[in-house]
Amino acid sequence: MPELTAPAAQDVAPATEGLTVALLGGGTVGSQVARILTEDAAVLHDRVGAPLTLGGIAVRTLDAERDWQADPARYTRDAEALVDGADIVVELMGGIEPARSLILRALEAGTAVVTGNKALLAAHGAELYEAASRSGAQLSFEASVAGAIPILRPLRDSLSGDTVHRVMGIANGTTNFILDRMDAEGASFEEALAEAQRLGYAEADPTADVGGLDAAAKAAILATLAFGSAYTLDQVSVEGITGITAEDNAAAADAGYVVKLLAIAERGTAEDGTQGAVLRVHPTLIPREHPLASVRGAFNAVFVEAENAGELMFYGPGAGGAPTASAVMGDVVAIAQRIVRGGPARLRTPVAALPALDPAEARTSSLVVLRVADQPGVLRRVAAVFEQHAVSIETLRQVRDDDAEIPGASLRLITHRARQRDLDAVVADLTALDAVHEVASVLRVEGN
Ligand SMILES: NC(=O)C1=CN([C@@H]2O[C@H](COP(=O)(O)OP(=O)(O)OC[C@H]3O[C@@H](n4cnc5c(N)ncnc54)[C@H](O)[C@@H]3O)[C@@H](O)[C@H]2O)C=CC1
Ligand SMILES: N[C@@H](CC=O)C(=O)O
Ligand code: NA
Repeated sequence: MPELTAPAAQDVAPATEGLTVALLGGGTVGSQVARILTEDAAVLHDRVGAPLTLGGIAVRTLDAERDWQADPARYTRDAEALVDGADIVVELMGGIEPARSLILRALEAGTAVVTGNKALLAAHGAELYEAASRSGAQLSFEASVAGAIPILRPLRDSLSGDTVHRVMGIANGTTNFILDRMDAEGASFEEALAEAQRLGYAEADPTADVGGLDAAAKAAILATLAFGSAYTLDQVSVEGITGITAEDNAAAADAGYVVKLLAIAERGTAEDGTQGAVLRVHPTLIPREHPLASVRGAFNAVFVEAENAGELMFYGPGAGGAPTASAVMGDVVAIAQRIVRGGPARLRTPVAALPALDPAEARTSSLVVLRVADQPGVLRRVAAVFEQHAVSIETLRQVRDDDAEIPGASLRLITHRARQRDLDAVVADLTALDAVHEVASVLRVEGN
């Protein structure tokens, strides 16, 4: 198992000292990391136990337009100087060089590194893990697989007492977005790809996405965490989505399937009995009712099958600036806590105490079933009660109740989100109405 987070006693600094974060790359993800470091500085300070200072942002073009603009003085083209002055290096440049040399420079100096660079990890992971292990520096890369979804840390930590047999999922947001747009809206491949690029999902060179190489790099990283060897991109069989036509989608739909690009890493046995890992990425037909079929847009989902845990599913935004920055910042905070406190903070101290509110303040939508007299004016009186308490009705259905003891009708109302306290008042007033025989049920609705 590669040493992904080496305990580093020599890293323990006095809790009062600040930590300098060097950001290599200020593009889609980097600009969101800079934003979080700046806007959430107080919260981060509290969680880490020391301030995190943005030492600078290494970029290719100093005056490029960005999703979030830091203080112009923070931008530099001298990435090496930034690395040398940092406590934590966050690499979000992408590509192999100079990212590889800069990360090695940091690790060899004992400086912790966070990266989202799956292409680099799948090509040179072993070299980076060894460098980290030699110096005792920490190397974390949750953002490199499935964007915001915590998947690497669960594989490494939560499942470390189990045996993982298979990891399978949708691990590339761009291709899922394209396939979804083609399937659901009849968009052309080119239109859908252009939109994915505009939304910040695609790689700088999107052929890595559509050709399956990005998902393949993720399959190699997932396998590394699941099975404990440093797998590489060239060990993954890869087929992308460029060959998928509108006709393929139509044929799949006709047979009750959707087309998804899956990344699969599983234990296998070769013909000669050798035990190993089989890694593959290819377009796959999934039955429409399968949970993976409902993963839409740039969302990702990863299934993990483990000996004792059984089947687990991890789901969430797989690409995009802010979601990916969330995963980066999770790694930064974990590393910073380890440097400052020698381990994770025991209790995440809230910055401002957040009191527990009366549950009657909850805002939910509800299904209310009323048994009412079937006579003129009942609907108006019922609606007036909802209006009086500012609870708005989303849908209303009336059903005849011919078989009931007291003949009448059932009203089934679904409300928009409203405060529980107001809904309780509605129910109390409805119960008191002559025309209402009974409030038969009140059920909360979520997820609509
Ligand atoms: N965009 C996304 O949704 C996700 C991206 N990632 C990974 O995060 C990394 C960054 O991705 P994005 O922010 O989308 O890329 P991007 O292309 O938007 O930004 C790259 C940044 O790095 C800088 N840069 C590139 N080469 C440089 C060099 N030689 N010297 C100085 N600066 C240089 C650029 O000026 C730019 O600021 C990549 O490794 C990518 O695979 C990971 C998960 C999701
Ligand atoms: N280009 C990638 C970005 C996240 O890893 C994707 O589309 O999934
Ligand atoms: Na992730």
